[in-house]
Amino acid sequence: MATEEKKREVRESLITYKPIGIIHSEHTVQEDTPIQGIFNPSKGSVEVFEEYAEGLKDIEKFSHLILLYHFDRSTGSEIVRKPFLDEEKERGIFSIRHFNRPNPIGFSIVDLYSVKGNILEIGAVDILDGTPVIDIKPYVYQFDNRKEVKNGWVDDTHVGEIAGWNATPKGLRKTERTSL
Ligand SMILES: C[S@@+](CC[C@H](N)C(=O)[O-])C[C@H]1O[C@@H](n2cnc3c(N)ncnc32)[C@H](O)[C@@H]1O
Repeated sequence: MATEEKKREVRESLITYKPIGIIHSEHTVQEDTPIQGIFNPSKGSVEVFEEYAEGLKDIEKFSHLILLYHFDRSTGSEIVRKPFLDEEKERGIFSIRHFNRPNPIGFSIVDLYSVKGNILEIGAVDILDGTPVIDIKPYVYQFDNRKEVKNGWVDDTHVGEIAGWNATPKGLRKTERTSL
């Protein structure tokens, strides 16, 4: 068990990361960007900085990646707020995926189409152009897939019905594109 001293040390610490790459995407306006990549499939790429490119060895064999990135255009944080998909009730920030959070870390599972040198061509992008990438991990079915999932408040929304719609921070609208 961590001691009180260790707890204090952790609570007072500051953590700094250096981006390992940058996102290129068609999304330049925060409120027009899909709130999850699954809602309005769009393509983009990750440019991994040369000094980390060797770390991409063997990545081309994976179909999906987990991207961790910095919400660099987040504007402060609230500990309780209404999620985009349910305007009725406030939820704790750790029960929702809003970009304004205590540590503005984004997480997206994206499709991996190809690897050309230090460029990863990806799909299902809900990330703004120019976003700093903190880490890339392979999505592994054996590790990451769960059975009998409970989806909290999300199960009370129409999420299941709105694939083929574009859900953005502005609201929902039918998209012309239902696939890439
Ligand atoms: C609701 S978040 C969900 C992102 C991610 N899939 C997650 O679950 O953490 C998606 C929204 O984040 C916003 N966003 C994307 N990149 C951002 C960035 N670099 N800074 C601030 N907001 C960003 C866009 O408005 C997009 O609609």
